[in-house]
Amino acid sequence: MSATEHLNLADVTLAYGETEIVHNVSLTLKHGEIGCLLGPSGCGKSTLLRSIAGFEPVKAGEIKMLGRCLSSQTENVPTEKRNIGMVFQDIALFPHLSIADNIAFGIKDWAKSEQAKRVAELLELVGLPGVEKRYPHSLSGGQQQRIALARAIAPKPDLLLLDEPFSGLDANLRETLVPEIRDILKHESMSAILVTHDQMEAFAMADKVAVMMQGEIQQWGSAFNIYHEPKTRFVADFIGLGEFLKATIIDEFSVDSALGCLKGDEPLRFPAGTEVELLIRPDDIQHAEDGPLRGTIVKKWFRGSHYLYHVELEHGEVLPCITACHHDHGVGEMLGLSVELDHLVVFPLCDPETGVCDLQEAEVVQAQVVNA
Ligand SMILES: Nc1ncnc2c1ncn2[C@@H]1O[C@H](COP(=O)(O)OP(=O)(O)OP(=O)(O)O)[C@@H](O)[C@H]1O
Repeated sequence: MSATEHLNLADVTLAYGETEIVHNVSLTLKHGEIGCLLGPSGCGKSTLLRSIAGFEPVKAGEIKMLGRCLSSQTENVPTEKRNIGMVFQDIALFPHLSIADNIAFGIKDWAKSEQAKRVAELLELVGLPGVEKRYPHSLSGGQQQRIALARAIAPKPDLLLLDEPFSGLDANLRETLVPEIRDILKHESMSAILVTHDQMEAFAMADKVAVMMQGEIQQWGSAFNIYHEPKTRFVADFIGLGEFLKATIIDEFSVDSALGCLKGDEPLRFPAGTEVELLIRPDDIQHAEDGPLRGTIVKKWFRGSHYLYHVELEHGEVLPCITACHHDHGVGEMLGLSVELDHLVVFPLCDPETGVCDLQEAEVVQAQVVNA
């Protein structure tokens, strides 16, 4: 175990009966890091989380925390002996207990004075000082979720597992609560794993994100890496608001597309002439009146601080483009565009008949625009 390695999953395979749900998943979380399992419904996120909690035995592989084996084919440490805290979507505070008693539930064996001190400290931390004597029903949903968090971290567990803890809350509340919860966990140096299908939540909360599909981790990396350097087409498609633009490899460094010639500073491994798809993120295309490209707005979405436009170029290619919200243009208007691409992300073309892509075939290099 390396000095900073906290949680380690090695080739974990999980099954319900004969049906394998999670296949050969490996990941490592460092101490104090927040990881996130992100993926579409049914991809196995909760099953994987439940196995870390000790509710599901592993079919193969190993789960280790702080160097100790928690699960393997021959070992299954019971949940209550794992020193893991949990917060679920269903807040499930004890309605008949005061807030103080709820928070102190897992530390009843502490001295009374220590319990009271920890409860007060946590209430301060979650921004609800002084509510010790109140009951759960007198708090809002967001406040209750903060108390559920305080209850889970009161005993200072080695790991906190959060299964869709924000999904029952409205969007505005989520937006403010998620970074607050991250700050609280960081303050406590708490290692944690969050399950969510909401990428904005994952980005706001996690140091590392695992993008899962059909029981496999497609990519485990920082939000930045996953967004800008997706390793598979699924990740590129699932994350962000990307569009795929048809392109042709010119030589080992260059790709030609409706944006012109884009040159990377690392060699591409496709031969010249290969038809590929180039990933374009909305932030890669900027509105610039006298920019080198022009296109017609075909769709537009108001996103509060900005507009997202879909702009159609002369030959029908559609590009996403984000502008500040004072640049309010109508559908049908022409927009000048410039290309601000940092990363050249190229995929082999999907099979036009089956639509199937080779998921492992992404080619990601740092790009430099030389002609657009
Ligand atoms: N107890 C169970 N017995 C049999 N199959 C199950 C059981 N629990 C879950 N599954 C199946 O395992 C697969 C993965 O489920 P899981 O809940 O882990 O997915 P998820 O990614 O967390 O989905 P969601 O985001 O919808 O909660 C699904 O096909 C589900 O139907």
